[in-house]
Amino acid sequence: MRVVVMGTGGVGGYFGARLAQGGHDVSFIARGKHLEALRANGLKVESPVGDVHLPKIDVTDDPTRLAPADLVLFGVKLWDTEASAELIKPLLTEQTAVVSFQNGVVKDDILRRVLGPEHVIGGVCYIAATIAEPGVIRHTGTLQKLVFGEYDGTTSARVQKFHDACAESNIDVEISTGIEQTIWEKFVFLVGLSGTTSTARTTIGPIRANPRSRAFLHDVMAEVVEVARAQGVALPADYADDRLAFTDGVPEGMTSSMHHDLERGNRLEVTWLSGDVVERGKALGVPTPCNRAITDILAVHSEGHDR
Ligand SMILES: NC(=O)C1=CN([C@@H]2O[C@H](COP(=O)(O)OP(=O)(O)OC[C@H]3O[C@@H](n4cnc5c(N)ncnc54)[C@H](OP(=O)(O)O)[C@@H]3O)[C@@H](O)[C@H]2O)C=CC1
Ligand SMILES: CC(C)(CO)C(=O)C(=O)O
Repeated sequence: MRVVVMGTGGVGGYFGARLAQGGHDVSFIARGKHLEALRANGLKVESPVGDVHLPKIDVTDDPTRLAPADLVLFGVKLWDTEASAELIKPLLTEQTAVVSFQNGVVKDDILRRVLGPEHVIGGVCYIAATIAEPGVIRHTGTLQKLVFGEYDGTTSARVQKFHDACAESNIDVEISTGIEQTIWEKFVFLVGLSGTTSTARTTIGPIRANPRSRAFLHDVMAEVVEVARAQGVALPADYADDRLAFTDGVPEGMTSSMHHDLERGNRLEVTWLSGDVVERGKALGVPTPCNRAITDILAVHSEGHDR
C-alpha cells in the first residue's frame, strides 16, 4: 500500500514513521526548515513506545512528484486544510483514499468539497506528539491510536488494507462502522480538554479537581453534546457526564495540543473547535456561552505571537 503523508508534523510524522518502520511504502510532504532537516538527516521519532530513525526518506514539498497514492494520511493544522487538499489532487486515482486525522468536525466537509466524497474516509487519532525540532517528532505518553472507517459504515477493502498496515506497524488501530459519531465523540472531549487547558493554562489534573473549573469543563462538553444532537448526531443526552467520568481516568498531567500551541506562541485551532461549536449553536438555536467565552478569551492569542 503506497501511503503519502500530507503534513509531516506530530501526527503525520509519528504515524508515517511507524508505517515506514513496519515496512510500508511511505512518502512525506513537508516544508520549510523541517523539510530541509528531513532531507539532510531523515526522520526521527522519540517515543516511550520505541524510538524510530529513518535515515533516508522520500520527502518533498511538491506532491505531483509522488503520484499516485493508494492512501493519503492528512495531518496539517486546520487552517491549512483547504490549501493542502488542493495540493494533493495530483496524487489521486479513482481508488485513492484520503483519511484526515485532524481534530474538529468540519475537516471532512472541506475534503469532500475539494476532493470529492468518494475519496474521503473518516478518521480520528489519539496521541500527544509535536515537532520538537526540525526533523524530530516527540511523542509523549504511550497513547498512539488510529480509528477510521467509511462514512457509509461498510468495511471496504481500502479500509481493511490500511487497518492491516497499521496493525503490522505496531499502531493501535480500530475500524469504526459509525465514523461520524466516533468523530463527534472525540470532539466532545477534545473541545472540553482544549478549551479548559488553554484558558486555565494548566493540565487536566487541577481543572478536574477544582469544583468550579470541573463544572465549567462539564458545561463546555454539554454544549457540544447539545449541538451534536440538534444536528442529528445520536449522542446520549448525558454524554458530557460520561466524558467527565472518562476525564477522571486520564493522567493528571494530560493536556491538549492547543494548550501546547498556546505555550509555544503558535497559532491556535480554537476557531475550528470551540469557535465551530459557537457557530453551529447559532445556526441551530443552541446556546453555547461557555464555548463563546473560550473563543473570545483565546481570540487575542489565536493568530500566535512572534517570539
Ligand atoms: N499533535 C497532536 O498530538 C495531535 C494533533 N491532532 C490534530 O492533528 C492535526 C495536525 O496537528 P499536528 O500534527 O500537531 O500539526 P503540526 O503543526 O505538528 O504538523 C503539521 C505539519 O504540516 C505542515 N504543512 C502544512 N501545510 C503544508 C503544505 N502545504 N506543504 C507541506 N507541509 C505542510 C506544517 O508546516 P508549517 O509548520 O510550516 O505550517 C507542519 O509541519 C491538527 O488538526 C491537530 O488538532 C490530533 C490529535 C493529537
Ligand atoms: C485529546 C488529544 C490529546 C488526543 O489525541 C488531542 O487530540 C489533542 O490534544 O489534540
